[in-house]
Amino acid sequence: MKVIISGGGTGGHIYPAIAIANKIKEKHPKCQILFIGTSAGLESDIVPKAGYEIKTITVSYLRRKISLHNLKSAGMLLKGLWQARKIIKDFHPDVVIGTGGFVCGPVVYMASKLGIKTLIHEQNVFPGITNKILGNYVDKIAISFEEAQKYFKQKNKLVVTGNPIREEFFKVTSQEAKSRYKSERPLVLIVGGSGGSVSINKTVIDMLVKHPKNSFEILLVTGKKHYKELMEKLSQHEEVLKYNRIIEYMEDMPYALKACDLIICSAGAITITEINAVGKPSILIPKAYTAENHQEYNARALEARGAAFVIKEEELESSRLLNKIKEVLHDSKKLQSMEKASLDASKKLATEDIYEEIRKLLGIK
Ligand SMILES: CC(=O)N[C@H]1[C@@H](OP(=O)(O)OP(=O)(O)OC[C@H]2O[C@@H](n3ccc(=O)[nH]c3=O)[C@H](O)[C@@H]2O)O[C@H](CO)[C@@H](O)[C@@H]1O
Repeated sequence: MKVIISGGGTGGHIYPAIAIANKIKEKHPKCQILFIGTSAGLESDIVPKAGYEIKTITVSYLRRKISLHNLKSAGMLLKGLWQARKIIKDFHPDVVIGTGGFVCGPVVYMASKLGIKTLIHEQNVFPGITNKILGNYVDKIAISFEEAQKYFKQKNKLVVTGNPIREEFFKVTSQEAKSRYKSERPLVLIVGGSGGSVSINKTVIDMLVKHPKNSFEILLVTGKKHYKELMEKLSQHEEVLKYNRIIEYMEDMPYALKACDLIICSAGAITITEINAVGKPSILIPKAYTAENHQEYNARALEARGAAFVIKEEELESSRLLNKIKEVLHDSKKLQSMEKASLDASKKLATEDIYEEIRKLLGIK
């Protein structure tokens, strides 16, 4: 069996792709899996670390207005289509899977034109533009939220599976996690999605400069592109790093998430799914500029279940954040009920269900 998986740009598209790949490998150990991404996206770093081969193509996005950029983009898109066609023809996959991001556009489209079975997975309530277009060409559309159904015209292709996440989130025990992330005080993990968040970083640094030592420890993940600048700013504030930890990227999120007492993060669909898998309470700060404001919808869904508090980016301010952290951590009853609500929201079988759809598409018994 041969499978091509394409999805990229951000971790929110790449980690589901890896979860699907791992599930296929578990079921078919001899299966050959090839990823297609771009050299600029996070996938060219993350995918090889997960043990898979990746080939890259050129892609770009089109803007609404006619411009020089658009002419260049159209040229790049044609080039990407041609590159995708060559990779697909050389590899001869039985199925091609897309998990979102611009890169999967030319790959999945070309696969469908070549008569290969295709499936796409959408992580959010509001589908991304690439998946919306690809919906016209693919055999199956796996979605994560019931609410996403209304955005796809092709009702007969839809199946609600939930978001696939790495198995470790279900396997790591608290003991294993806490021995890796030791802390004498309650641990508060703060992450602004796979690329980091300028507003979360700014607010947390402001909070820590004013209050370096708290009754809890902060583990801030800044995102790779923001780390150096923030550390330069902190060079005058040694106390901040004496009592807290700041890193650029979290390589072992299943352990860090399981070890923490509270997570503060933006409201990407995959992070939310992972939080639920480990049953943690959260303070969610949806990124305001995302397409159709989809992160706020993700966040509000968790808030409605009693698993999270939501602070909008425009309301974010360091003293408010500090008070909210204290309020949550100091109320053990609230903490417990949030943990339970978070765990109750978890859909454990998403990856298995997506595999089932692939199996049915290929007619495997
Ligand atoms: C800005 C933007 O448009 N973001 C979108 C992007 O999310 P983005 O990639 O930012 O965020 P998600 O929360 O969905 O996923 C992040 C993934 O990266 C991992 N991670 C993150 C940081 C880190 O240091 N280490 C690490 O491993 C997380 O564990 C998770 O698996 O795709 C998601 C899924 O389509 C959308 O819901 C988000 O709105």
